Amino acid sequence: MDILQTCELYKKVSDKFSLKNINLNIESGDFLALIGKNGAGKTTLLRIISGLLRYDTGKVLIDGIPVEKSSKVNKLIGIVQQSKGLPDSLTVQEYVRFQGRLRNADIKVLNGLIEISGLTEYYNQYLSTLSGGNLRKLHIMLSIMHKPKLVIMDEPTVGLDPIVRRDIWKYIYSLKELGISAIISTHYIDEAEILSDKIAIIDNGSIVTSGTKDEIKKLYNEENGLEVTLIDNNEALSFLNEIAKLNIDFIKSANVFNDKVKIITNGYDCSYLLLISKFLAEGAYKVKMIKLLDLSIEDVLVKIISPKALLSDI
Ligand SMILES: Nc1ncnc2c1ncn2[C@@H]1O[C@H](COP(=O)(O)OP(=O)(O)OP(=O)(O)O)[C@@H](O)[C@H]1O
Repeated sequence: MDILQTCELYKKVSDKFSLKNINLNIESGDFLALIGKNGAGKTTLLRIISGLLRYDTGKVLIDGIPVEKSSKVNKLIGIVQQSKGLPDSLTVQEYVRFQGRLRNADIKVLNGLIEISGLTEYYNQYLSTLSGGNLRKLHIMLSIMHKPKLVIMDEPTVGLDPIVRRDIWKYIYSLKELGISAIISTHYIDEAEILSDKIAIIDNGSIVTSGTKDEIKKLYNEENGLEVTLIDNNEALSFLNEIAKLNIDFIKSANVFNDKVKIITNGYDCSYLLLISKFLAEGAYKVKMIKLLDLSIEDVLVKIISPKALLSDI
């Protein structure tokens, strides 16, 4: 069963920007990361899924229920708010209890959630004294007090240092054990790769591609192969000449640039790496590095955002 489904969703935001034909789904228990450049439409889409913004046409279903049915849907979703407008004069404990009462949360559940979040030691501290990372944790915790099935997070770690980001990732990932699904927008590709089961790339209001990391990489990876870096540029050239002579059937092409020999293969198989390594060893080549030519999700994102757009951003 999908916890989220959007079908042929359209939303005109301004004369210049619309969300167009958004078809997304999240299977129950999965995390989906939404990535795309500034202004691609991530926040607009998340606001629609949260029921905070109306759409023009299409469908948005949360656990099979149209998002407009707010009394039902509000119980199913948790929205991670940004840390604005907190009552500084309350302690974490006072605020959590107050929010808990508003949301009818069981006190035992609350205490359990506080423990998971790692905020126990700050329980008696004033909100004004919490660090950015702990405030983020507090907001995530508040979003799951009513035991939602889907949590919606817009850039949950923006502006945090790398150590704190990792700590928040651990916390977000632990929500999976509670059976919670999530949609997370982020500019950090590492965050998307680490946290999510699937990734959707949005560009100019449309979902350009979605799937698991491997599915996306496969779609956009036009070049399989290996890159061999040799210590000596001359050796790189002679290595290139030698492998050309061998006429190996899996090698589509090979070229040299300074100390690097790039070998493009027909698909990829581990045996290719073994064979090339053996050949390098037999020829006593001095190898600095052998690298598989593998696209990263960041490479895919850059490919999708047209080179024109990149140039105009500079
Ligand atoms: N209220 C509004 N009125 C007019 N245009 C808007 C409004 N809200 C958003 N937009 C425009 O819609 C487009 C998408 O904005 P959105 O905030 O959804 O993008 P985003 O992917 O979340 O960007 P970022 O990564 O910078 O947060 C942008 O061009 C933005 O300027």
